[in-house]
Amino acid sequence: MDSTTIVLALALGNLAICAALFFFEQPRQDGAGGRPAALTSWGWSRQMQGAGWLLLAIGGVNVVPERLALPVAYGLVIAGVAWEAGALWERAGGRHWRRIFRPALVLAVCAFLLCYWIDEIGLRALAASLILGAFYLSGAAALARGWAQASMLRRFLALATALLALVVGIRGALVLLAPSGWGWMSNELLRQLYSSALYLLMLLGGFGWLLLGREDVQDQLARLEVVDPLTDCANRRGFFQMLAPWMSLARRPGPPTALVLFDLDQFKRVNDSYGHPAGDVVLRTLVEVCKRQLRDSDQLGRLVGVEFAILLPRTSQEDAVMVAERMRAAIAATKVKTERAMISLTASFGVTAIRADDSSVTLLARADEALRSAKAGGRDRIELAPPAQAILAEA
Ligand SMILES: Nc1nc2c(ncn2[C@@H]2O[C@H](COP(=O)(O)OP(=O)(O)OP(=O)(O)O)[C@@H](O)[C@H]2O)c(=O)[nH]1
Repeated sequence: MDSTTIVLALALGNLAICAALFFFEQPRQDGAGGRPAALTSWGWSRQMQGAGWLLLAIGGVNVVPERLALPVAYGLVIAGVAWEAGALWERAGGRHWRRIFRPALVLAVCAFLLCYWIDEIGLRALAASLILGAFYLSGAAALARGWAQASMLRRFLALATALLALVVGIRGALVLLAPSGWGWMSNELLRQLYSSALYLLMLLGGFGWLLLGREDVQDQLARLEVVDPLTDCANRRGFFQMLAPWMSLARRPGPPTALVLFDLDQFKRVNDSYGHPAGDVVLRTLVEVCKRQLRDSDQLGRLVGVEFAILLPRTSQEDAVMVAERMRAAIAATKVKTERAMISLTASFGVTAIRADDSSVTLLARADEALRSAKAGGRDRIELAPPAQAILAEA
């Protein structure tokens, strides 16, 4: 492929991605969905690159005077690549990327124009390659952020982008250091490598972004299977998953594991008096209060409605009562500020320890029975499940 064809392919490729992006994640007519900010920045970056490459291609076939087309086109391509790297940082959680990328972009475009003005061939090529290479490398660094937890896809994209960015950057240095080539590495081969690297970066960036988006959605769905979105603690399924190994461990000799069930008292009144959104605020706040009373090893889960369970590893029933008392007092002392009122609530607790012959059904039933008797006994209190001997005696 000659250079005009590659530049045209870069222009059309970027513009095709822009066209697809125009419809991608647009809010639907029913108002559902919404376009993430990073995607909007990324869309802009692709439009700038598409326009830049198109201008270069047109300049190359003498439609627009080359002296005008070239600096403007390179300026657009540099801005587009910088914005693409910024969008990757935004996606990686760097919310203040504009503060760094805006001045860096202005500096880069000025440096390029200065080099172009001094030397239209050598220095211009050096500046363009180094600047583009540096911005692509920055994008690779954004992809590599949180490497240890990153998926294989993100690691691959980070490495491939970094490698191609180096090819782009090195080309500029070699053009200046060895203008007539370097051994078998002729100038023409180097230029082909440079153009191919830019072409691959366009494809990798486009497909990579879309695949990463898909990966994010899959992660969110997997998380929603086990986490309650309102309170950010385990949901019923998540809690039972955490409980399973402790049930097996209870069949072996060793320290006991306790289970505390608690239910907020008269919560219906909060919803009825102040509305469901206020109820949600109260619920979220009280869960935060409870979390603060627990150790890192304790596990909190929302079983249903306003009923929660806490798994306390290596804790006896008596110690679990102390934890429950701490939480009861903390909940009762909390006043939650909502739009219409300060709301305070209480909670009732049922406490038990996992027994060797327990199944999750018998365990939960016993704790639930204790919780019901706390409710029946006047609420805002803790009840202990009867010991195993008492149950046998009753039978
Ligand atoms: N705001 C809000 N309310 C919820 C949520 N989940 C359940 N509820 C409400 O919580 C209330 C729970 O009511 P119950 O547990 O039956 O009874 P209660 O009013 O708490 O009274 P007692 O449990 O007998 O003390 C119901 O009105 C549910 O609609 C939620 O996610 N947000």
